[in-house]
Amino acid sequence: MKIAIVGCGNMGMAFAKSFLQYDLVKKDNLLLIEKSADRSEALKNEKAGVVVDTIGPHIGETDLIILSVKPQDFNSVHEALRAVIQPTQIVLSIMAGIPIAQIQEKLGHPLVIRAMPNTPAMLGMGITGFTAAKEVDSSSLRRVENLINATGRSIFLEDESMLDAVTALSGSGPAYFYYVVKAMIDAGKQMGFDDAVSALLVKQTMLGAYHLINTADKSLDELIKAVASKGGTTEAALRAFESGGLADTLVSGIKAAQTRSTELSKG
Ligand SMILES: NC(=O)C1=CN([C@@H]2O[C@H](COP(=O)(O)OP(=O)(O)OC[C@H]3O[C@@H](n4cnc5c(N)ncnc54)[C@H](O)[C@@H]3O)[C@@H](O)[C@H]2O)C=CC1
Ligand SMILES: O=C(O)[C@@H]1CCC=N1
Repeated sequence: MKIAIVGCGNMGMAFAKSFLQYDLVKKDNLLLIEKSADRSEALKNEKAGVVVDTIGPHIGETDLIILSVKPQDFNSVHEALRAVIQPTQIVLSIMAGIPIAQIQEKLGHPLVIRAMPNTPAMLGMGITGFTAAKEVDSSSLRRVENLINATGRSIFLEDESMLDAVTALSGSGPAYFYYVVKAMIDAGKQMGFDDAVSALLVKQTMLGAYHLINTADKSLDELIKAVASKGGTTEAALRAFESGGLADTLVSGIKAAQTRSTELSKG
């Protein structure tokens, strides 16, 4: 299989490296199109694939074109791509917010799959929601699904509009987690720990608690109850969270991300 990646930043290279790791593509068959001179130079030094700075006819020789530029930069690539794209090529977009119909229209090309991964894809621990235009046949879809699964797990969604919710929940989700971890580490520092000790206490707590979610035969409410003794410390914290509306704030933040994802589709 020959693959082109347009926009080789965090996510483009997370995909590229996962494919290489599982030998799903050879470096000679991996075309990396990257506009930034610094980034291109770094990719050339890493010898991650064949690095070029602009879209040209060579892209037409690939089976799959992955669009991993920022949504705002799609405007700067679609014309060049439209001029060279071949009828049998599959396009996989991971750009937030841009609907399949818009990509099809700008490229004049029906075979579009749209996916929303997240940054743990860099470790092969991502989760990707994806959907496809009806014109994409099932064998092409399965081949792309196998590639996506090299970056972690995936879930196929019939309803494209749910990709905005995937973006808000798991696409942006790692940042919410880091935000909570950071606030907890700050609390530790305010109580007198230095950075390293506070970070160790918090990170190991998050790791252990995450594994309990997956292994303990308990609901999240039961897990909370197992920590929160009657009249104890956890209850005091949870009461303060409730009165500050923390859960509601998280829910409304996630819905704001969903709204922003739908706005991005309007350019
Ligand atoms: N960062 C994240 O957590 C996630 C990002 N996404 C989506 O992935 C896409 C990429 O995001 P990141 O990798 O974080 O951004 P990034 O900024 O790290 O990478 C984008 C790359 O595209 C390059 N680029 C821009 N215009 C170009 C052009 N005309 N030709 C070739 N290269 C060009 C930039 O130089 C940059 O290296 C975005 O559309 C975003 O919505 C999806 C899921 C998660
Ligand atoms: O913040 C963003 O727009 C992208 C999409 C999901 C994660 N990062």
